[in-house]
Amino acid sequence: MTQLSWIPTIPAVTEEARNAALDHQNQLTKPPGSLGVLERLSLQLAAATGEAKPFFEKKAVVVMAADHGVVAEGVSAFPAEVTPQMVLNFLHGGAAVNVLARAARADVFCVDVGVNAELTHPKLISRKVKHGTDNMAQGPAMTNEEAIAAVQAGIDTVSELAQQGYTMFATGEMGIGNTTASAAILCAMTGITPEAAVGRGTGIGDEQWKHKCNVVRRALEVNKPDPKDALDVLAKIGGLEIAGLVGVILGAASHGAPVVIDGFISTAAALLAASLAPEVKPYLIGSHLSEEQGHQSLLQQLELTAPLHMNMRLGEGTGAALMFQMIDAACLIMREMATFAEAGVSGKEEA
Ligand SMILES: Cc1cc2ncn([C@H]3O[C@H](COP(=O)(O)O)[C@@H](O)[C@H]3O)c2cc1C
Ligand SMILES: O=C(O)c1cccnc1
Repeated sequence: MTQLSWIPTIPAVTEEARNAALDHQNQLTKPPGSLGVLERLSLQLAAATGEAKPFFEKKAVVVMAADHGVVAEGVSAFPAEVTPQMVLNFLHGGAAVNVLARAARADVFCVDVGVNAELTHPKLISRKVKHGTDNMAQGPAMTNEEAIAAVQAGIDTVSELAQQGYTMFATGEMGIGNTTASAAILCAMTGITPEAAVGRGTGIGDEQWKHKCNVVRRALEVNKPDPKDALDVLAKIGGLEIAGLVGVILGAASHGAPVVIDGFISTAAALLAASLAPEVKPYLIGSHLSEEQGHQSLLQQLELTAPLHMNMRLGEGTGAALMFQMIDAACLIMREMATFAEAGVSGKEEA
């Protein structure tokens, strides 16, 4: 397949840096492999950055916000007004993701890529493509051009942040109705049933869950998205913030920056990004396993592991922000731990 012109070029990761990191890791005062996920992370971060012992001083959680026409079908436990209300909460620093980002010494940036309200705030990044998607249960959520414009909003946001010195990114989102769109993407890309893909989102009961499954089924029947064409899937049954996240992921990888993937919605975006540009895969870092049904299937599809099992199901980038602390830990181990030679500790006996 020829590279589509709106998809940025993504550099290959460097095996030399991974090998240098492994050499150093093998000299540290611990049995090989004993730091588990932290060791695996260090090697991945070295390969992505080209540095054996990177450290990420400036980390950004990019929260993409947009509304969903499919909310008219009654698929969420909360009303659509919550989307703009939560955007203001992010900008004032009061949402869960703001707190968890502060704990990780990271900054939160909120992008309006399609909120169905007029929002102005000095800290808001306004890149609105349209006032929410159309109802995917009746027709396409958006046109290919709108989807590409929303992807571009994500790419441009990350480029600006990279210019400001950010070298590590996390995906976050806000959009009432977006677990419905994400479940539809999972069904379209893998062929699993709505009953296996649809979760409880903001906390719907059994009857509303059955209805949500039927809405996803209808969206798939009406739109017939082509699983071999991720842009077709994104435009017909996706969301503007999901498209924005596809852009964040492509943009981060194009700058050689690792990107930490949050929960169900973010992983749906990652699946589409990896389908559009498989070269992004080595830059993706899984974070937590969401309670949302379907998240495990998405992770499996991407061969991503989610080390944090926190029973969370919020989105916003909360799981990814927590993962930043594990990444800092992995980096500091490589920089600060003594080697066997430095500490005068005997190495492993030869067999
Ligand atoms: C107050 C509040 C804060 C949130 N922060 C993230 N979400 C999460 O819930 C929404 C998806 O669930 P559904 O598909 O059921 O609407 C998304 O906005 C997601 O980020 C929130 C939801 C609410 C109500
Ligand atoms: O895993 C997520 O991202 C998620 C789950 C439920 C509701 N909102 C987000």
